[in-house]
Amino acid sequence: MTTYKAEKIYENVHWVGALDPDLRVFDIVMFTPYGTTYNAFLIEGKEKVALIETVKNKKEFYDQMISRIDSVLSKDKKIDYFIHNHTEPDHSGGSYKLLKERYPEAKIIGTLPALNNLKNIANSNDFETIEANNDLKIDLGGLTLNFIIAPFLHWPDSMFTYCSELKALFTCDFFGAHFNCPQVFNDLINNPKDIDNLWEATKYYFDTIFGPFKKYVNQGLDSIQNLEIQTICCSHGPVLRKDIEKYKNLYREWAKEKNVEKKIVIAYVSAYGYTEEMANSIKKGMEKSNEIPVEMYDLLKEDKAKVIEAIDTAEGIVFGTPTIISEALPPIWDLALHLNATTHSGRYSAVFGSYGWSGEGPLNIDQRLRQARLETPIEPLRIMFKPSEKDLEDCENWGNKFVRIMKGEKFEPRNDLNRKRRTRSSRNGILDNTPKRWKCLVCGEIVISANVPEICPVCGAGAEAFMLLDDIKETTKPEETSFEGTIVVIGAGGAGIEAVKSIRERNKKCKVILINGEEFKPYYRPSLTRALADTSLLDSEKFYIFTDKFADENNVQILHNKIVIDIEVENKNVVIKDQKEKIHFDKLIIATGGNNFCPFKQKPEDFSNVFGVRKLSDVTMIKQEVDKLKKTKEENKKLQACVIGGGLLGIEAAEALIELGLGVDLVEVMPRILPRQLDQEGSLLFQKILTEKGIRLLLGVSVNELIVDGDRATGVLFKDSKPEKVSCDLVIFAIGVRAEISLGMKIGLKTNRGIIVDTKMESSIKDIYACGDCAECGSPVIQNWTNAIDQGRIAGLSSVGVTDAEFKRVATPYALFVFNSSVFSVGLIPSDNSDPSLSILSLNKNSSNVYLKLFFINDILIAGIVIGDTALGIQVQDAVEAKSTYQETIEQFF
Ligand SMILES: Cc1cc2nc3c(=O)[nH]c(=O)nc-3n(C[C@H](O)[C@H](O)[C@H](O)COP(=O)(O)O)c2cc1C
Repeated sequence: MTTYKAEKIYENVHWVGALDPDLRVFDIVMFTPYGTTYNAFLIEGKEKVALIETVKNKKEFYDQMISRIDSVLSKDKKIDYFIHNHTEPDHSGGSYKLLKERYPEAKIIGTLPALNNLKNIANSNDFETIEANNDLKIDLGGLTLNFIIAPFLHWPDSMFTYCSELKALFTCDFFGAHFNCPQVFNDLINNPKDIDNLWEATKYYFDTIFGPFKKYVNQGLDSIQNLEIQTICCSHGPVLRKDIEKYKNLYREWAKEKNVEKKIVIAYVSAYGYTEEMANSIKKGMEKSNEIPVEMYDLLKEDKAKVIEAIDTAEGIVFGTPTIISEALPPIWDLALHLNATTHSGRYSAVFGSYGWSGEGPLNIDQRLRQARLETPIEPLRIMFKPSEKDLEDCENWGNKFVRIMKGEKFEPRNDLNRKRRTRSSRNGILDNTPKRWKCLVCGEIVISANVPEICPVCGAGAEAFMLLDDIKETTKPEETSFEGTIVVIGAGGAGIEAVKSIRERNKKCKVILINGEEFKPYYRPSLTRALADTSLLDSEKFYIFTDKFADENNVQILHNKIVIDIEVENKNVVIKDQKEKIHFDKLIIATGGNNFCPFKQKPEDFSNVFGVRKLSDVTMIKQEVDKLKKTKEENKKLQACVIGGGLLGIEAAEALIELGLGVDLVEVMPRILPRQLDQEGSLLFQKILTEKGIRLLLGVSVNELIVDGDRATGVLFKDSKPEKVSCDLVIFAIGVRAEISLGMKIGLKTNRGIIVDTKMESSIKDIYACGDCAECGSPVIQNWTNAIDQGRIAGLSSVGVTDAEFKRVATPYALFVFNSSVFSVGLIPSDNSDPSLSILSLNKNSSNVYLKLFFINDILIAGIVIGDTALGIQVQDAVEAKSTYQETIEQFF
């Protein structure tokens, strides 16, 4: 057998990988004209030995690795740890064989997903594992290994390993390249052509491997920015001993997200010119109103890279393909496969093409567009052979419709998309075309459509997040009510806006005045934390819930940035700050919402870096503060935020801050996160997910006061000095909402924790209604977006004289999607198991990463938790509402 030699990187670190100079295609999709390497690294401490990565499980590479290990590791020594920064089989394929054949006692270190992957790659779990996290340290004797969780670089399982004594960073795919390099080190590549080729291979590798994960690339770069790095040991291509800053800068440059523009890109192919004729007419139709620019590309003439670049920045993407042998053509498939949910979801798309007899091409591409979570608002347009004059007119209309949809005009949903999904109204499997109201459990948006919406127009959640509310009977279009007076609505949040909408549903005659206390157009409050991470959302029409157009068309007067300071009950007037004229009302709806409860002795407004997350102004101020901090921070210092509140809002805020590149300490007064939504076990499971993302959890502690320096908070002190303090650059508090009831109290409305209302949302004074976070309709007070929408609707209907509208409490579901994980919880989760009538059913599907727990009191299902599968959550919601028995539930779920 040929023998191979290990290459020394440091006295005690050797490259023991394999060369694969002849590889020409990698992972099926990558071309590798320069071959590749599979890099593995042997680290010998005074006491322990670690191997970082192995090689592809092919005899020639495995033998190279063994031979190189044997050339350096003395016979009496064994490998104690196998470290896997990422488990794609080109790095881990040889691990199990090596472990079993030579080092059966070695422990495998990796992230939790990495360890799960390894079990499925080895088809065995008979090895010991250590789960890596950001706090884990492995001491090899004189050499310490630290771990940095770096998800999606390149798979969800990825991490980096850092040896501080050697200043060596082991990154697996990050900074790698498919480039065969017998010299092992990049500073030993001297031939200018080879140097050029290596840069080309590095860029290609970046585009192919990390192109879809740019957000994570930036996070990865942030996570290593404070490290002193002398050597980067990546797992393909040379070990990097020079140009390290250049690599980091290039990665930063390449990972810049491109701005999406309001434009349409049409890309097509056409054999006989028929699809091309369609394309020309579609373009003409799109350009009719001259509002959205259109770029058109014939893929046989244009450079593919140029078209991809255009597509990546376009809000509208339209493909044209003929059908050849029952399929769309490969250049169109190429582009369709380039689209992915991470980058392109929510963009508008459509497909057209000429065909001969079966026409599957456009239909197949249409399906692909939905797989990649793009919007496909109009049916594919297919024309048999050569388009006639009439057909070309249809093409123009089709193009024009697409533009109008992009501009926000509402059209009937596509009726060719009858998805077979079990819902309460179609349990027997029969689908009907009755319009229905669907509620998105993530943001509360109500969408009207015959079938389950594909994607939430507000928050982007998929079909699985929708719950069926009820059918709308078209035949019973409700009558207009006779009320003709003036209705004033105070507050333009979810409840206020829904009240206005429902007023206009039943009454077109009365005068409606909406008073908005904020300077911004009414917006979706649940999307605030998303807007913090991605401020481009603020430019999107989808973020705003009440357009000027709707106001004009429905004759609603909106007053922005006006604060109501008093209500004259006798005269029925509303008094506005700094405004002489009072506003008269006949009916008044108070929808003033709530404020974040502030847990500190000091007032947050006295400090420039302490914020709640309640209003859009909070988000813009937080973002400005973060930008300012980033500009002024010392080099190599990571900014740190302290988020108070381990509930839904706090966790979402923490995710947004992590995305902005900050470190986060998350403080929760209860001993576990999401205490209202999860049980002990569920909390532990989710806590693990958060800590893996680098969030430090401080549980069971309560904050006391801010540590201050002038007008800035520099940290937080805790009650009983447990812990003593946390230092930070930014403080966010998100620990619950206090109903804004000051106006109600001032005018003598009955109040408790909110303004007390009956099931018609009427307060203790006739003609004054309250709804949403400021209202209390039975106990306990419910304060969330979906409830605000429900109550706003009832308040609006009641105010115009609808008598049969009544608020009904439902087991409010909570859904949270953060860090690619979902949590769903419905009903009142018992805080402990002491109730003798309580029984619990649980299922922890390790294989599918689903955690399901169901709680029964006296044999009736009252609450449930699902982590990892929201679709299952909706079934749980159904079963709770149906008051399923223990036996019925077992039959349904197990
Ligand atoms: C080799 C070949 C295979 C074809 N296979 C199909 C097919 O399976 N189904 C179909 O509907 N049309 C099929 N067609 C017809 C084309 O889709 C049709 O001619 C179409 O008008 C071409 O549009 P174009 O001029 O834009 O390329 C086929 C045509 C060719 C040349």
